[in-house]
Amino acid sequence: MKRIPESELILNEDGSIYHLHLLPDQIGDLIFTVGDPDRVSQVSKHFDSIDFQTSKREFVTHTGRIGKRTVSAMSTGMGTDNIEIFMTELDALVNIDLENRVVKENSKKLQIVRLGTSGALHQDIPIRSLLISEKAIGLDTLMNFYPETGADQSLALALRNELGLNFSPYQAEGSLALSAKAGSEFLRGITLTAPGFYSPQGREVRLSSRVKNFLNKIQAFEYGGQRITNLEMETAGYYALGELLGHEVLSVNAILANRANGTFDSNPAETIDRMIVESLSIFV
Ligand SMILES: O=P(O)(O)O[C@H]1O[C@H](CO)[C@@H](O)[C@H]1O
Ligand SMILES: O=c1cc[nH]c(=O)[nH]1
Repeated sequence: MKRIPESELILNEDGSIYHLHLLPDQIGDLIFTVGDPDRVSQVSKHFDSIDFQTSKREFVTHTGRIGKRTVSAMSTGMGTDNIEIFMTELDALVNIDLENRVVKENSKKLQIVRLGTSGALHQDIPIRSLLISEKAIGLDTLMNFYPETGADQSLALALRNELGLNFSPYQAEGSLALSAKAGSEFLRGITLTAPGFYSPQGREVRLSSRVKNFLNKIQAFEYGGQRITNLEMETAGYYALGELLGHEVLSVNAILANRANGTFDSNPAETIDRMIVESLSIFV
């Protein structure tokens, strides 16, 4: 077994993993993730008990119980660069023998459900709706550094051609097993994961977009009867790394913005809370 050196997998003095600041027995095998550290307590307030809490940087963890199940609520901050750290360290907690610094023989599968916010691209996806990402396309370059996944890339390739991009977006899929648990209270869609909130999502505040008519183009994009439904900043990274590491991942989006009619939810806290309550009842 190859020993992973101290410089490659970093542990803190107390043996916890570097950024997440966690030991293996401090997480459940069902993890609800949020971008905003303040949203962790909005999830964990619904637990029957909170038995452990820690935080480091933007990574806040609350672990407790709902019925007999040990569950965690964790924040990741924004963007797929954070998701790379989060997924790698979370996976190391269950699949690496941290004492001996070797990969364990039998790998463990985690269930990870993102409870995030998002903007819809079309008029028929109203603000305050809840949307499950069946697939995601990443506009970031993260997955150029990892092995290829097995996911079909035809949609990502068609989008690259449509936008005239000089880099390759990547396509990845959510967990069918988790998705099958949810009913018609959730819309389903294809999510575009952007490496930013403003220009990479077609917003022009003071600077204009290098890709002419970017927003119009992604709204009009269609391939094989499929369209992009919504924009956010993490899902494609979660799905691609989830597949490579062998975890089940699903991204649930509270639609706060509607880019087709220029509206934003006047009560985002209520929409986010409804997403949390519905998701806990379905996935636990
Ligand atoms: O609300 P969260 O979960 O952070 O998700 C969305 O909101 C952030 C941008 O405001 C990005 O992280 C995006 O993915
Ligand atoms: O439009 C939006 C709303 C929330 N989060 C995003 O990334 N985009």
